[in-house]
Amino acid sequence: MTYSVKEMFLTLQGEGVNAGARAVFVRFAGCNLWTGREADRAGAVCRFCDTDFVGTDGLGGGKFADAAALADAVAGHWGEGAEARFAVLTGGEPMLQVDDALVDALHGRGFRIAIESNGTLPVHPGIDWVCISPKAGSEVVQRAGDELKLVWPQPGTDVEMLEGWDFANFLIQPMDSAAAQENIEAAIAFAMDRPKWRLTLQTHKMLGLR
Ligand SMILES: C[S@@+](CC[C@H](N)C(=O)[O-])C[C@H]1O[C@@H](n2cnc3c(N)ncnc32)[C@H](O)[C@@H]1O
Ligand SMILES: Nc1nc2[nH]cc(C(=O)O)c2c(=O)[nH]1
Ligand code: SF4
Ligand SMILES: [Mg+2]
Repeated sequence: MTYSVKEMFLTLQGEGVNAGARAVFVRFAGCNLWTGREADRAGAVCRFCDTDFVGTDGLGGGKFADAAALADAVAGHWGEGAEARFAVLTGGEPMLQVDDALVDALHGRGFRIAIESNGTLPVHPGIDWVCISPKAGSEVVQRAGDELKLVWPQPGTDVEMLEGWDFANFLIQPMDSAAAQENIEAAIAFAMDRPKWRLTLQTHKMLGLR
C-alpha cells in the first residue's frame, strides 16, 4: 500500500516517558478527528491540535510506494549505527495507515517502534510502545498500553474512567494554546491532586527542537 507522510525528521522525543530519546519521527498525513483545515477546527471533535498534518509536502514527507520504501527512508534519517534504533509513528492519526507490512519492515531494520495515537482505532499489536492521548467527545477503543497522555484541560473528560484503563503510566500534559500558562498551572494542580498521574511537558518546544 502507499503511505502518505507529511514529514519525517530525526530529533529527541519531547514528550512522555521516553522524553530525551533519539528518534526518527514519521508524521502521517490525515486524521479522523479533524480535517486539519482551520475553517473546520471549531466544529471538529479534536479542536486543540498543534500540528499541521495536511498533505505530504513537509521536509522528509512524501508518498511512499510500499513499506520497504518508507522503512528505508526511516533508516536513512537514523543514519549509521544499529544500537537503540527508535521510530515514533505520529500524525495526524497514524493508525489510519500503519499495517503489518510497515511494522515488519521497521522491525526488520532494527527499530523499536513507538506510536502516538488518539486511541479511536485499535493500535497494531506489533507496536513496542503505545502512547494513547484521549480526546473528550471521542470513543477510545484502545484502552491499554504503555502511557496514557491526557492533554489538559479538556472539559467533559471522565478522569475516573481513564484511571480504570490498563496503562503502565498515566501522564498529564498541559494544553499548548493562548492560555498555555493557565493550562500549566491546571496540569500542576491535577498532578498534585492525583498521585497516579505525572506531569509531562512538550520539552521539544522549550528546546527549539522539531
Ligand atoms: C499531534 S498528535 C498526533 C497523534 C494522535 N493523533 C494523537 O492525538 O495522539 C501528537 C500528540 O500531541 C498532543 N497535542 C496535540 N495538540 C496539543 C496541544 N495543543 N497541546 C498539548 N499537546 C497537544 C496530542 O494529544 C498527542 O499526544
Ligand atoms: N520532538 C518531538 N517530540 C514529540 N512527541 C510527540 C510529538 C508529536 O507531534 O506527535 C512530537 C514532535 O513533533 N516532536
Ligand atoms: S487527534 Fe491528534 S492529530 Fe488529530 S486533530 Fe487531535 S491532536 Fe491533532
Ligand atoms: Mg507535536
